[in-house]
Amino acid sequence: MKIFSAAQIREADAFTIAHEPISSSGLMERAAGKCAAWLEDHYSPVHPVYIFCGKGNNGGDGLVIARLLLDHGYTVRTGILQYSPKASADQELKLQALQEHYSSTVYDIGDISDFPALPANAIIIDAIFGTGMSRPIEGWTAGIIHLINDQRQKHVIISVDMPSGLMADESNRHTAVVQAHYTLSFEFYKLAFLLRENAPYAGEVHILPIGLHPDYITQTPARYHLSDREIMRTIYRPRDPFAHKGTYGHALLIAGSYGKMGAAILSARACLRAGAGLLSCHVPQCGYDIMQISEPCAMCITDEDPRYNTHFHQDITNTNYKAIGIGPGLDTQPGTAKSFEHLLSGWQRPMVIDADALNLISVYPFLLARIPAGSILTPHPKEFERLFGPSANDTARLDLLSKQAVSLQIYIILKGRYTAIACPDGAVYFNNTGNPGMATGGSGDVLTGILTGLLSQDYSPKAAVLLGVWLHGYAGDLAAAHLSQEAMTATDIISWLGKAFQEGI
Ligand SMILES: NC(=O)C1=CN([C@@H]2O[C@H](COP(=O)(O)OP(=O)(O)OC[C@H]3O[C@@H](n4cnc5c(N)ncnc54)[C@H](O)[C@@H]3O)[C@@H](O)[C@H]2O)[C@@H](O)CC1
Ligand SMILES: [K+]
Repeated sequence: MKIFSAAQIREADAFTIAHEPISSSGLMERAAGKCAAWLEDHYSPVHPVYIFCGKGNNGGDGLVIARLLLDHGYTVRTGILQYSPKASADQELKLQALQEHYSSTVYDIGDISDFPALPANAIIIDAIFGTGMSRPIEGWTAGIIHLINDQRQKHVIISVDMPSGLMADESNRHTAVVQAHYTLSFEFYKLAFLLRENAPYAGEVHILPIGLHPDYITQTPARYHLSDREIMRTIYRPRDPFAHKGTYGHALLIAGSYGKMGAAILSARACLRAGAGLLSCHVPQCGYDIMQISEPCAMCITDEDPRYNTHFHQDITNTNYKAIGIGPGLDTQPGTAKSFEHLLSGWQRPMVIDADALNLISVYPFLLARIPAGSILTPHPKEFERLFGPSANDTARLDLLSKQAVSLQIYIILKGRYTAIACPDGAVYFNNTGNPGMATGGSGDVLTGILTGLLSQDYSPKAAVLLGVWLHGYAGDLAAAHLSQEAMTATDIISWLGKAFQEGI
């Protein structure tokens, strides 16, 4: 799914109005109608509804919602924030329509003293500002936003399209922003919902389709995308009935050290479960028995070093490897750094670089330029900062992420609630599967294994990244559903990977 900017959403509205038999007023009826239907599905008329409307089209939506709910027997009070004498044409039209039958339910708000006393089971609808937000909310209007937020413990707050005060395309810098429990947003995810800094505002986001013109959506390029099942279906390739184990590639994982062999095992298992044809694991001598006993499906190569991987570059004389994954539990010994440097000068194909391999690159930044094009880096925010420096906020970090992916011609997976995947062509995909139960040791090692396994099957790096991150999160969601977010471990993500292939695509 494409994520459009506020300016593009305005264009999509205009395009739809120009190419379909629908007016802007009609489109507003449709959008607000979707919100009213959602509200009716979730709340019965025993809940009095308090709607706060602005003077633009977001306010217009609120006025239509008020009329529709009143038509259906709800008790509604609609306050119009008079922060400006001017209203948009559609807002005026919808106000007239509401006043025609329900004028006694509408009142003006010109100061914080006009904020109503809310009965116990009231619901608050925030229709003050939407995607037209262009500057911080000030004065008593900001005061009303704060008063709405003060109700958060007692009343459900539902924002229409955007939490008022939040800018659609960036991290929040302002203080007066509605903190909604739910946001009912039209047609598209907004970038703002996907940024960690904006977590307190949108609550649970529900995207309501309002029939914006499909031609605009397909023809208009977007920089940001949300990964979805549709994308996965175009990527996933069922296995060839005539396949043999050589068909799906020979993967090499360079992982583990004394005390961190678990990371190597997790990666190896995930790599095999992601479908690699053959897997060799390069481990220190101390890891030989552990690997052979824990994962009989993997082959094992032991390093000259008893505790660390320091001679793995020699492995790549076997050029039959389809993919290399390096990093889980690797440690950052000087010998490991040297061997990594040699590996990078001898290996030209995309590889997966994670954990301590990323830490080595941050200690020896000259290695960055040697990463083969198309490789996949999987930093969490701290590792990202060590690699590429700090950022002032989430939007700046996103720009830096994309810039680095383009200049190094690699894929960078910045892990988080909505993991961001930056591609060498400048596109950024946000992943929507996964849950906080995956914030546990070993989750990242599992991802590295999955990505290496997919690369070894000849998925392109872009396909491997999108599919791998999606499946990893999906398997985590299945694990959490069966075991709870607390009790699930990284091992469970691997256990549910099979079901994720079956149900997640
Ligand atoms: N255009 C369309 O056809 C549709 C628009 N829809 C609604 O229209 C909304 C966008 O409407 P608008 O573009 O009118 O904008 P908004 O209703 O979000 O904002 C109203 C106006 O307030 C002013 N403003 C911005 N920031 C302010 C601030 N901090 N303090 C005071 N004034 C401020 C701006 O001039 C802006 O145009 C969407 O979010 C959505 O809710 C929906 O009805 C769907 C259809
Ligand atoms: K709003």
